[in-house]
Amino acid sequence: MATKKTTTKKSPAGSGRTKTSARGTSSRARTTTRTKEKPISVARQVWALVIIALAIFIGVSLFFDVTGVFGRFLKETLLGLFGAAGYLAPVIMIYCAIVSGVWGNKKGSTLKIVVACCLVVVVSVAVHLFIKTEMPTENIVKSLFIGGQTAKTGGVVGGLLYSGLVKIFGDIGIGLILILLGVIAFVVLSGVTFEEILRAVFPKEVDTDYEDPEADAPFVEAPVKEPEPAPDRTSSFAGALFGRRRPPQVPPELKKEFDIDVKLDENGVPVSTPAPAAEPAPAAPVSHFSPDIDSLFNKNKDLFADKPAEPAPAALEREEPLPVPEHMVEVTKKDIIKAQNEIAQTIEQTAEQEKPEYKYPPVILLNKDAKQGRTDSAEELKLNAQKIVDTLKSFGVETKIVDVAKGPTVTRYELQPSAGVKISKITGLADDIALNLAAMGVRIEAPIPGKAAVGIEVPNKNVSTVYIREIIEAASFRDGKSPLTFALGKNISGECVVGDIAKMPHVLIAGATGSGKSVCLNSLIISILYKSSPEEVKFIMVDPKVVELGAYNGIPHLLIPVVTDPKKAAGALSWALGEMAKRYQLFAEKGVRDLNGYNAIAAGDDETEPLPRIVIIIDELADLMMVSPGEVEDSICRLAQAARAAGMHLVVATQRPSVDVITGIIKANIPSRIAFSVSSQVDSRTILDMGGAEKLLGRGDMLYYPVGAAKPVRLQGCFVHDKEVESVVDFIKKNDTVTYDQTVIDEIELKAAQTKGGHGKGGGADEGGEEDEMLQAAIECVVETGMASVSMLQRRLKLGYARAARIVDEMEARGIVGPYEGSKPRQVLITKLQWQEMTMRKLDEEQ
Ligand SMILES: Nc1ncnc2c1ncn2[C@@H]1O[C@H](COP(=O)(O)OP(=O)(O)OP(=O)(O)O)[C@@H](O)[C@H]1O
Repeated sequence: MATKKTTTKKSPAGSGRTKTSARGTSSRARTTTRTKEKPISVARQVWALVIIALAIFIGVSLFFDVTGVFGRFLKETLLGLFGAAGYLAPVIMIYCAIVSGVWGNKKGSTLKIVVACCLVVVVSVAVHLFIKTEMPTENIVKSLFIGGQTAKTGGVVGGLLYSGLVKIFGDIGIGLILILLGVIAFVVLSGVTFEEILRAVFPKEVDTDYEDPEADAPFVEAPVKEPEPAPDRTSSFAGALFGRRRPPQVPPELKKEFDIDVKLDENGVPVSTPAPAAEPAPAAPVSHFSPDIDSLFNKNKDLFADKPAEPAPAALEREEPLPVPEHMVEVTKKDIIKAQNEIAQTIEQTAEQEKPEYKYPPVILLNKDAKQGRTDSAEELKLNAQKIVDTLKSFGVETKIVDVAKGPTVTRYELQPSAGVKISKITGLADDIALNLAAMGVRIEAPIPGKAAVGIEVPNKNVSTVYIREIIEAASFRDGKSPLTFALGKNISGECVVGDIAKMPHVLIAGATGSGKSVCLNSLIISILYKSSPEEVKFIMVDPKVVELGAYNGIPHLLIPVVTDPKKAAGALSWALGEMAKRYQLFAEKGVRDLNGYNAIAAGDDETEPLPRIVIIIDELADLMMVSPGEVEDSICRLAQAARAAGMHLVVATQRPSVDVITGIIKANIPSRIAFSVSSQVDSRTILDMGGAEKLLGRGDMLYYPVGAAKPVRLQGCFVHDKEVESVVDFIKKNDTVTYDQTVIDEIELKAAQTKGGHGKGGGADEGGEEDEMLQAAIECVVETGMASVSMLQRRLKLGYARAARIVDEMEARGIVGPYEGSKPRQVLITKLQWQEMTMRKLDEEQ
């Protein structure tokens, strides 16, 4: 019978595990690779049964003379050919039938069948060797055939092979070969590995620590095990034999210190730790480069002075689809309205708090690039330039290097093709260039905007980190007029690049996991904390992943605490829509078109409060889209379409650049994009509408594509460490901490419900929400008793205070009860009879 579930077994070589190790990143821990098996065909199963029947028939024929002429014929042929080894034939046939008919689709089953058949031949030679039969000199085949039938020789096959081999290897040689083949056959047929054999033979030599305990328990989530100190594999006999090396382990203290998933390179060096400075390149006595390359490098010698070596970024892994987090349940309209009311109240409440003057954090809180001795890698760049020209030449493409721009992560070799060379010919040779340079991949920009040249971007061997402090201290940031200026990174020429959210006016940040999105978001937020006061810029941060943005809680720039609950997130977007409408109303009253106009009036008018810009940051759009795709998409689009003039901006990040997350509508409304490394060109197209991001190197290597730009620009994003974020936030909070009173959440809800005009009737159907299912019962209660009090409804209908109060508001909106009159109870405006009439009429209309 075909078994569909694969129990992961070690392959003969001991390496064929189908389950990814549970150690490593948590996402990897979740990763299980299931081997997909096709069911075994009926024909194959029938064949297996036929072979088993035949094997039984042969087996009986070999021992008893009860199977007639055909049985006798089979016996004599089999023994004649293989001698005593012929007795193995029925066993091997049954084995093959089982392997083919039951495990037929498993990896290695064909090999098992072939090895099993060869075993008969091996045994027939062995029989010949050990029985030491005289080799006939005449009629060899016939004599061997007859001898084989006595089962005292190896038959024709064994005899002929033996006689051939004995001349070459002698008896000892044949013996060794047979032992070797026997062990191989045992390993292949039994599935026992060399390692297990060795462990049985040398129990102490083979360290078991290297074994993955989860390897034989497929699809079970394994706890991440802290690695133990690695024993010296080279001293292990099995280790030496198999040449398998323990994957580099992260020392626990390193993990603890940085509280990040430190990745190690091949040599066990953490990729985020600067490696010792590279040896200075020896001066080349005689230049072997073409004259134009030489002169170019001499001209720009300073430019190519390299910074201390940092290891090249680790390759990114393919991301796994995100599981829906448990706490994420589908969000209803009611939830959103409730959250929106809460948010409105929290904002109002914090706005009433006294605000001390904002103290800008000093730059010393940020890390400075430790300027160590520079190493000159001009020689290496020259060599690469020469290799590129030579590679292209070997494909018949004549080019010449016109410039080289050395950025922090990549170096761009600018080529001028000779007349008549098609650009597409160069772009088609990207992989060949990468191969010749032994580079991880090259990206070709053809042509470079504004230049008559083709750019070939080659990853640097030594990547240098761009520290946010460098950008924040740069003139471009300091002189940036917009309060939403933020540090982006450095371009390929090493120039500091800043962005302006106000111009974007909304931005989508996408990339695979670990590509640098969170660092980019942190740089954006930190930049704004350095640039603008809370009166100028406010944030709403939505972080369904919970871990990324929580550090900012308590800063005065936050309108509400960082939102981690998706229900509240959808509510926050709804609130933003309400705020946008409110702002437009204010603009209309003052006769201005946008926030700038309004704030200009406010500057000269004591009665008018200036409005801050609001940046809404969503870190992981996918999590929101999972719980309430329609609402979220709708809110984002409505905001994106109209929020610019109202001074409200969206910054949306996602690690899932798939069309179900970044829908066409979202894309159309968020015009600026930042793409980090992704695993495929399809993902790159989803973000940028063009390929390129799949060639990025990760760790902050990005393509920045602001609205209006002709092409994306490659940048190395600036780096900000969690500890820097912590110290900046601590500094700000020391001077001005906002406290959000979470205990009054019920009150908040109540107040929200009682607020007239704005979100006041939030609980009602008129806001687009669904009618409270207790409303009808509540109205009946009110008209019955002639009393409209929240406490009565609470008591009678067993409702919470907030819900009862919302229902009373809804009744007021429907004209059933009068307005709130302070200490006096509300009036009931209809009689029981009128209510019954109304209900009947409604029923009639519905029918
Ligand atoms: N600009 C940068 N310069 C240097 N290293 C960086 C940069 N950006 C990110 N990194 C490195 O890459 C790691 C992962 O970055 P980050 O956490 O921002 O990835 P991410 O895209 O947000 O991942 P996820 O989606 O899983 O949260 C960081 O811990 C850091 O070591």
